[in-house]
Amino acid sequence: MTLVAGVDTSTQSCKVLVVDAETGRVVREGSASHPDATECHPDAWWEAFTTAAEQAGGLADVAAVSVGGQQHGLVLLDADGEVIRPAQLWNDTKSAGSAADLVAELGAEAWVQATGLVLVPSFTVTKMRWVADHEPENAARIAAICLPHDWLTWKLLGGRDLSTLVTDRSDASGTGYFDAVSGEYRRDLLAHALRRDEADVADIVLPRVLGPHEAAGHGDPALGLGDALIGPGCGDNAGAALGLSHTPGQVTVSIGTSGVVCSVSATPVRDVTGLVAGFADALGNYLPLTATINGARILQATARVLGVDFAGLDELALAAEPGAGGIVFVPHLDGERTPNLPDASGTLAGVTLANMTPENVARAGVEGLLCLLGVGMQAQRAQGVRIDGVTLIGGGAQSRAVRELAPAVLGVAVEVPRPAQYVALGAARQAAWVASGEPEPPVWSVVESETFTATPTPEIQERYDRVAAQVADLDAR
Ligand SMILES: Nc1ncnc2c1ncn2[C@@H]1O[C@H](COP(=O)(O)OP(=O)(O)O)[C@@H](O)[C@H]1O
Ligand SMILES: O=C(CO)[C@@H](O)[C@H](O)COP(=O)(O)O
Repeated sequence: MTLVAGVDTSTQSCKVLVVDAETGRVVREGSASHPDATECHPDAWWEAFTTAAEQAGGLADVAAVSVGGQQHGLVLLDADGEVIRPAQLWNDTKSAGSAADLVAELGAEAWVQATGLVLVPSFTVTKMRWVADHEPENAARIAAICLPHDWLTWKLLGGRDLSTLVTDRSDASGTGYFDAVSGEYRRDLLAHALRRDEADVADIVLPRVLGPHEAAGHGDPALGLGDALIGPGCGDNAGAALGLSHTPGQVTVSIGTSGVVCSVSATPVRDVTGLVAGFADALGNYLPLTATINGARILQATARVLGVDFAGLDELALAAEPGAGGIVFVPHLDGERTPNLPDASGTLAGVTLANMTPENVARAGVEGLLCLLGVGMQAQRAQGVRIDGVTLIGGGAQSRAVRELAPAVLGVAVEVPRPAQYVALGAARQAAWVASGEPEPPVWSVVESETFTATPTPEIQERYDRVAAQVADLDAR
């Protein structure tokens, strides 16, 4: 049996799967936590990876390894390959002003035509501008710029020579200085963000963009990787689509740290409203994507305030009537990205003496999360994406209340595959492809799933949209 490994270096943790390359069956696995912060030194990702790999029985016997990871985080390296400052993650909103400046300087239309993105603070290029403006001494030391999955891949390759940095088209498409349609970096935009001339950024190393199953080289033998090939890796959402074997037309909803609605598409999406980001997938297609900063932590926070665990939250939420007795929770707890309100906070509206019960508050938490995702569904539909059903994954999909209420609130059938680490599985599928040398990725058996249906309750989304619009007005002031 040929074994391969898939890694998901995500926001909250690192997951490692060792998988049978032929069938996709998970043979061993491990995971370890990341620090809970919006800035993180990459060394913490390495530490979590080594712990998770050890828990998974080590990687000495795998033929290939690929890394999927949280998108957009800015990793800056100096000429010696040292990390210059902690990485600013996708959910770090301190570059909100830089994002607004960059959009004002070139215009939303220019950004979307060049990169498929209208800039929000999540995207890497806005963090570059922030460093240029706030930490000029760090900006002056930049020799290479990469993303979380690129950095971990580079470490697997030995992490010495900057010229061995690699990435893939899916993750590059979330930087704001890459055009997924031409497959080329836009160094002019990078130079603009750094307030430099293009010639002045010519020497900055950007990771080589590998093809979907192109090997980056062999793993560093000193790391106990045997003779494993290292794959190009991918952004986490592209990794999940690969793990689910999704093809154009299929839509994923992921509830991890972020809330994501994305669809595999054969054609690019250019949304000048910025609600849908025109990312690429890991196979050569596109991955129009809407992401929120707030995801499963909405459930965590609601459970905490009610003094219950996740099972208790589910029980309370399912004991309440649809509409939570009139309570609407707009869960912009950590600022928000879709809609673009980086300084927003959450709002619990419509609360009365009569309706403020633990059951209704729990229900409002679950409905609020689902309605926030519903905003992403509306945005996708506005771009012509047809959504008849969605596949629900991520840690939040383990919530019984989410699974049961999602079809009513989202108004579509919700397929929940058996719980698994789909990003890491997608990375493993890529690794199996790299190891096989075949022109097509391996076909792995269809994932077992359960489909949830319910009578749609559009009035819940409509009420949420009305309250959220009022709150957005307040937050924008
Ligand atoms: N039963 C559950 N109900 C609700 N949320 C859950 C449950 N189990 C895990 N979670 C949440 O899922 C999140 C982790 O999901 P994951 O997809 O691994 O996130 P990420 O990829 O962003 O690290 C955590 O916020 C965790 O609290
Ligand atoms: O910013 C995005 C996508 O644009 C997020 O999806 C991150 O990629 C983090 O994902 P999770 O850790 O929540 O899975």
